[in-house]
Amino acid sequence: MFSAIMIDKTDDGQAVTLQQLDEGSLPEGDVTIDVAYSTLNYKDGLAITGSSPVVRKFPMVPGIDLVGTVAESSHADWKAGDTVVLNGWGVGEGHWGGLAQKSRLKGDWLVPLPTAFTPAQAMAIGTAGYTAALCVDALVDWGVTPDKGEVLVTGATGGVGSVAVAILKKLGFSVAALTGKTSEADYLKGLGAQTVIDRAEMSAKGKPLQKERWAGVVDTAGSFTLANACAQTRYGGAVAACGLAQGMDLPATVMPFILRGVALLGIDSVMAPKARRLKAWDRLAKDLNPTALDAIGQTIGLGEAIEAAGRFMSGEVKGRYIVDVNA
Ligand SMILES: CCC(=O)SCCNC(=O)CCNC(=O)[C@H](O)C(C)(C)COP(=O)(O)OP(=O)(O)OC[C@H]1O[C@@H](n2cnc3c(N)ncnc32)[C@H](O)[C@@H]1OP(=O)(O)O
Ligand SMILES: NC(=O)c1ccc[n+]([C@@H]2O[C@H](COP(=O)([O-])OP(=O)(O)OC[C@H]3O[C@@H](n4cnc5c(N)ncnc54)[C@H](O)[C@@H]3O)[C@@H](O)[C@H]2O)c1
Repeated sequence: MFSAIMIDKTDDGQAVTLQQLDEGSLPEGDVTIDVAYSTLNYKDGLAITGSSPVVRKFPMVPGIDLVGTVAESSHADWKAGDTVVLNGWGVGEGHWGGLAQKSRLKGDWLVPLPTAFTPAQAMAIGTAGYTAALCVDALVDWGVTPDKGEVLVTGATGGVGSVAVAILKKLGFSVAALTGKTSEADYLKGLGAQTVIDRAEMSAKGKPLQKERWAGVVDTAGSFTLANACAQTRYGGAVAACGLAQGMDLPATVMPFILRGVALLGIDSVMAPKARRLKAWDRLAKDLNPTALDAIGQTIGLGEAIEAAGRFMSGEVKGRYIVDVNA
């Protein structure tokens, strides 16, 4: 038997409980994993609270990330004892996820734990941090360099935002952090932000083109914040859009794209091919100081994860939750 969080469909929505499950109930897969840690991401908040149709099949064990030890494998790349990391691939949405002591899934979805990180640190990073690395990769590949000007990170105290600030600082960028929690200015400056900006400055409808400010942007908010970020991006700059914390709408005009050659770079972590994942994890190993993770991550037990997931929906989360599934 093992413990797992389970989302069941009910007549009036869904019920989320901590349950004891039999190993025989695990889904199909060629690798069985003893999970050590999982995490909570905004998406797990959506799934566990039922705020958005993230879960595509019931009953569902949520959790889009996990790290653990291979218990059994018939996959050529993995053997018992390997330490592996899983991010995305629809796990926690259509296939049972990481908020459990056991998991069975496809070996093709796994990457090795980078030697730079402990299992807990890998989950302090999680999908949020790996997505931050994908965003930075996209900006760098577009040609955004520190000499071209400041880079803006929106939703900066969140999981994606915190890791993006830390990586960009390490790469030599001057980072502006947009946040609704200006009381967390010291946290953001500790991670490497040069300037802290109140979210209110960018959260309402703005003009189609605004004063050029940013060489690049990592946006986790969507909606008006993303529209304003595009309108403030400098000639030839780029905006990596990965989130919808403000909203999934995009109330923008084409002006930044056709008059300033601004690029809107879409970032998806879930189905990203393996080569891009490995590159992002390499960047994290090289360009994210593991001590930054001490400031970013806090550990909770599996039983605490259900309540903590609700905090994402009110925007009150700072940094990352690491879930110790055996605590
Ligand atoms: C870590 C990544 C993140 O944090 S991403 C942020 C969290 N994700 C979300 O909030 C998305 C939740 N989903 C939704 O709100 C809805 O499914 C949206 C996308 C608005 C579409 O709704 P609706 O118009 O009712 O149609 P539908 O659900 O039947 O889907 C239409 C087609 O789109 C597809 N789709 C759905 N969800 C996903 C997904 N997550 N990834 C990729 N594709 C998706 C559906 O399969 C469907 O396509 P098809 O008809 O099956 O070919
Ligand atoms: N595209 C992908 O593959 C991918 C991967 C990871 C996360 N995401 C998305 O990125 C976003 C951030 O994820 P996270 O795990 O860091 O979540 P998080 O909750 O840790 O961070 C979200 C941040 O946005 C802030 N915020 C809330 N409401 C806002 C508003 N109205 N305007 C501006 N900021 C607001 C919050 O205060 C918080 O700092 C989410 O929308 C998530 O779905 C997408």
